[in-house]
Amino acid sequence: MMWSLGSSYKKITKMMVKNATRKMAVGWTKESKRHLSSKMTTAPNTWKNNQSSQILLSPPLVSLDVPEIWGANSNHYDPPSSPKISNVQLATIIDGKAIAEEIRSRVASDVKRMKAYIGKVPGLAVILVGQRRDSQTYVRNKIKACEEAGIKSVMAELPNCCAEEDVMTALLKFNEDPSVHGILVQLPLPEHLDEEKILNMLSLEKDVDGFHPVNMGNLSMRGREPLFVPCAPKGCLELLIRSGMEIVGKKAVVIGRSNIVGLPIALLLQRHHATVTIVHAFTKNPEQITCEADIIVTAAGVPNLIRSSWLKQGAVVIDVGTCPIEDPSSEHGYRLVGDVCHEEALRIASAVTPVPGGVGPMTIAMLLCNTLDSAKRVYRFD
Ligand SMILES: Nc1nc(=O)c2c([nH]1)NC[C@@H]1CN(c3ccc(C(=O)N[C@@H](CCC(=O)O)C(=O)O)cc3)C=[N+]21
Repeated sequence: MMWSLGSSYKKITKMMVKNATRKMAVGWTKESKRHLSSKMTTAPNTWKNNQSSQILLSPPLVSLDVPEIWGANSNHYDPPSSPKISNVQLATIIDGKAIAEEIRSRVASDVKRMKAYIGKVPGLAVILVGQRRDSQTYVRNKIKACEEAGIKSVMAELPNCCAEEDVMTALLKFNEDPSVHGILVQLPLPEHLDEEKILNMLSLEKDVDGFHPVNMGNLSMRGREPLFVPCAPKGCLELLIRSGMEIVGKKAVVIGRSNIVGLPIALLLQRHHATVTIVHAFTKNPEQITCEADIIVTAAGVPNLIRSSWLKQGAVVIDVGTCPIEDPSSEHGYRLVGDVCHEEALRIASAVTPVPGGVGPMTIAMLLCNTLDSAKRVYRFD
């Protein structure tokens, strides 16, 4: 079998089938079971060998695709959620830092194994344009993480005032370099540079950020497997799965619709069979919509946007907001805050991710996984 099933994924598919039996018309289950098992052995189209499945619990997406057969009666009635009482039991804090560390050490041992067997290591190239302090910190952290995992890293640092051709030249050089398996263009780029044009030039096979429109398109379409799934969304899914959160059939609200977080996380949750609503700056009554969600993933970049009145009792809250706030007393002159009022969420939610120490470290761990996967694919190494 191409993809070895982890026990958690078995649990998920079993659960999908169980839910289907409960909710859907007769005949669906048998069909979907057959479909699921055939999908598990043949993942057509695109990225067949999801190598990092040996490290991650997230399954290949095509393996989740089941026939879309609606139940005869889809007028399910959801009983109103329980009233908000102040909860003595505080939410679990999902320790993204610890989970990321575990994943990174597994990547490191795979890199070692690769080096020992074929004498090659994965390589990541980073293009950083300009002097943004937060971008410099992120890039520094990514390169340090590569070093620790034994992944070779190269960096092109360009001045804020550089021309588009300078970025293109660096990009094309990395596209051609066989020792580079992943390329990352740190975003945001300075205003005068055309992000679309630059990302379109990135080799599809090296797009470890998953931002190329073809990878994003494949993520959005059933029956297709993108070569790479964007790192922050992939990290969110991995956190949800590892904290035992059921996703199939749940109401998920994604706050924010950016290309790099909001949009891909919504697509990914949908591929995992959640019912997804996207809330954005033009949404009327965002609080009313969000407070019905079982799963909330927020990436608005607005500190303290999510207060207790936005949350359903027992919801799982994943905070992707990373807003740098001036703070002369901290090491780099700023500190990061999330979108969620953490103290309030702790009293209502069943699980929350902290900022820092939640999704951020997972983003870096997923970047290493994607780079490792890319090198494994090039060298046909398992
Ligand atoms: N092409 C591209 N790819 C990205 O993946 C990308 C990007 N551009 N632009 C900016 C955002 C942001 N991002 C983060 C990565 C790590 C942390 C992270 O490790 N945060 C630590 C704290 C870091 C600190 O203390 O400064 C934490 O949350 O615990 C945060 C944010 C990646 N991004």
